[in-house]
Amino acid sequence: MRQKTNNADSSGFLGSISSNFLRSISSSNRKPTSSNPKPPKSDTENTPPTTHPNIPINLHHQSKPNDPFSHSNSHVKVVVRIRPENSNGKEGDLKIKKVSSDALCVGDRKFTFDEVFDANSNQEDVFQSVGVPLVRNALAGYNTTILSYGQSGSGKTYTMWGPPSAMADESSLSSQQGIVPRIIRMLFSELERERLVSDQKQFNYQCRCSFLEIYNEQIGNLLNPIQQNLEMKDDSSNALYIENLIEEYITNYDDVAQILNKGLSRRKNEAMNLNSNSSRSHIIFTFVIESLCKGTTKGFSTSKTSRIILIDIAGLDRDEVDDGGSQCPRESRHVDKSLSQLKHLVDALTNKSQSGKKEDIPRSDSCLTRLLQESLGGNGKLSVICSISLDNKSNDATLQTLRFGEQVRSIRNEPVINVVKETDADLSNNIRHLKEELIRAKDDVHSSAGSKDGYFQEHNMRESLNLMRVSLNHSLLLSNIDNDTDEHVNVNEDDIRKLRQQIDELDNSSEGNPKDISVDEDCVQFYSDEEYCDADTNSCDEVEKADVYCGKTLSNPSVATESSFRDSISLNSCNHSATLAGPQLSESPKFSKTQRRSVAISSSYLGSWNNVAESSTFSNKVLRKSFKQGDHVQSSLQSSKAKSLAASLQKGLQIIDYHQQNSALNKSSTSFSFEHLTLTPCLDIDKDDSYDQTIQQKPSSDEVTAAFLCASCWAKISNEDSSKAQAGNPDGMTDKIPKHLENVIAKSIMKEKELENVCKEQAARIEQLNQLVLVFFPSSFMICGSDFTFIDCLISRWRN
Ligand SMILES: Nc1ncnc2c1ncn2[C@@H]1O[C@H](COP(=O)(O)OP(=O)(O)OP(=O)(O)O)[C@@H](O)[C@H]1O
Repeated sequence: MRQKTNNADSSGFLGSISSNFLRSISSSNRKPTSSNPKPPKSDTENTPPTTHPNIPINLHHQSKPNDPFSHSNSHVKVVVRIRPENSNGKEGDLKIKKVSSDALCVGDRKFTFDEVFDANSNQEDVFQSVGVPLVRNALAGYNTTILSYGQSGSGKTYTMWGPPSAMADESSLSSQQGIVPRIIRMLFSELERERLVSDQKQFNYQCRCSFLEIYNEQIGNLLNPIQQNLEMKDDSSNALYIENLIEEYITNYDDVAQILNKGLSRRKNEAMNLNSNSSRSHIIFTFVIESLCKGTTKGFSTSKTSRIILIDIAGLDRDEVDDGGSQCPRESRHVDKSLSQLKHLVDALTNKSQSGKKEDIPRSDSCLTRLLQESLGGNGKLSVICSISLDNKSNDATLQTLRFGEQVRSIRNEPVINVVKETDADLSNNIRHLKEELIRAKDDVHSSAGSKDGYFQEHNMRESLNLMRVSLNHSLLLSNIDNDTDEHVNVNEDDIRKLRQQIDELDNSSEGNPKDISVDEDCVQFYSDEEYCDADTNSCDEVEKADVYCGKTLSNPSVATESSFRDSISLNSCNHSATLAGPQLSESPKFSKTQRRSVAISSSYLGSWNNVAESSTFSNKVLRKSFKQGDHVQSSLQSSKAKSLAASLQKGLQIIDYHQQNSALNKSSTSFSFEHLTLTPCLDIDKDDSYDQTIQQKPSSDEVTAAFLCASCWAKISNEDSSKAQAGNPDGMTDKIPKHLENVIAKSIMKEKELENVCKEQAARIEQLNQLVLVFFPSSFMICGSDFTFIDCLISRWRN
């Protein structure tokens, strides 16, 4: 889930933040609030932790060997906690018995989970089982979620937060304290430890949180009561966000304890049959950690972001809902509805899991379900704590809770939604290649801006972009060839969209301020030098940075206002050294609508690749843009080297496109064929028999004849024609032949002229580019030798 807002925050943050990505970075200990204008378009989260968490976890926190989360492909963990008996001592009819560490029996029926906590268990036990792996996964870059599920009065709230008095107990860990405060404590302690060990200049982090309530399907901010009826929306890439939700920056456990207390005290509670203080709303506490890691290359830093989502659902007395009729409170019906939809979601996911098919996930209008579907994404880890009570009245509810838990657990090893759809191998490879090239190119742009080795990097960048473009065009051609049949190539819509977006962004960067360029897997962002110099001239050099963000774009200029923190995180290019390793590129489970839309978009993208004319649409677009940008080139002469470089690059790409387009045309028409230039196999028209033969064959097409004639031949033929015509011709063809040839040759000459014009244009463009290259990178020519220019290199590469 993401949050976004359209309001700029008045606290000095020029931009705001999304819940996924920190857009303002500050060295101050406490930032009151911030809101976020727009979430990143992509719903892609961190890339997967492939080896180990970047932040080592204390040994005593290591997970148990049988912990499902220790298997990288396991996304779901389900534990059950049995609440101690009520003070009235009444037991339910059903005999519930824990039979092993991970199983319990209800009557004859055995339920197996990842762990079962009986009535003697304490808060620390649950924390060790659920909380510690969550912290580990969060620090490893996963988005983690805990869902506290169960009947009213079963102990959900107790397990999650503990009694308010325990929360306020800041001095030490109260035995009653719930798992949320324990998690927060551990998180801060691990982050702090890492920061101290690794030196503040190498690593820093920032945390923020939000606390919202869903009551009667309406979302309110528990930390700011003014914020009611917030809207949960899908952005253009179907990522969920809460519009206008304000987040709080936190730096230590005490901050969070205060926030939790404030939020919990505002939660809607009411006395119900099963619980004298029953929660009437779902509450969701979201904790976002962002780590920043200094790398080795000046100008770069990396950042990884993880979200921890802690959900405590509202109390529901199922008997009340079933029997209550008009007496049933409105909120109970809402709660029932949202839980039913949640169950449907799990049903659908379970069916998919069992059948192996990609079943459409039912569309839900329940906030809770929509939120959870995000948490079930491929880079998410979900823990469900099922609370059951031995209370007399809740036997059915107990069974229902256990069945739910079991069902959720059955999808534990399945990627919830197959993220990458079937992809044409070549196309997919090319796209991957393009991404790599794009990232490399952007890295090079950045490095070249302030590096003495700019010359090599510029060259690399040009090469990368060239390769990228060639590769893209190759993909287009491939798709074209493959689509001779009506077969649809299934590609990952996101890949294509992002790729195009990134190339567009790159294009844009040549026109102006080259910031906010995002790259899918390791997103590079460019800040203008001026931006940082304005804020702090002393550290300008150091903070002339490109933050490498995983999958998202930072865009808050307020970063520049906090120099000390900036110093600590600046200038690093450490694609692979993020503090929070990234989980896999993934997508949260999408509803059927999304799936359908995804197919539609795929086909629409590919549809445009189905013939040569359309396949060049993209190239044309870029070309047009390139020309447009070319107009800016003169005016950008005074601009930064990076800008000039980008403009120059565009020109190079433009030439390549131009060649490629001509090449495509060659295949279908002789009009603009370069082969004309090399066509010299004139017929031996000195010989009469050849001439006769030509006449006798009566070529049906002017073009055929014209194709074998050059201007000098035509002169000869003309002379002979005229002499033959004067001598008379017995077979009556005398008049016809010269006329025929005249037409053909006239056409041929026209074509030659057209061709000449094309060549001139091309020569002019090549010249233009060479001049540009000379202006910007005089040393570049050294690469190819004095007679072999950069564009020659590009063209020869393309031809090869
Ligand atoms: N494991 C436990 N040990 C001791 N007391 C518990 C335990 N679990 C729950 N309780 C007590 O049981 C009562 C109900 O618990 P709690 O409010 O957490 O239930 P709930 O599932 O959140 O209910 P609702 O959904 O109606 O809000 C509380 O007084 C709580 O302190």
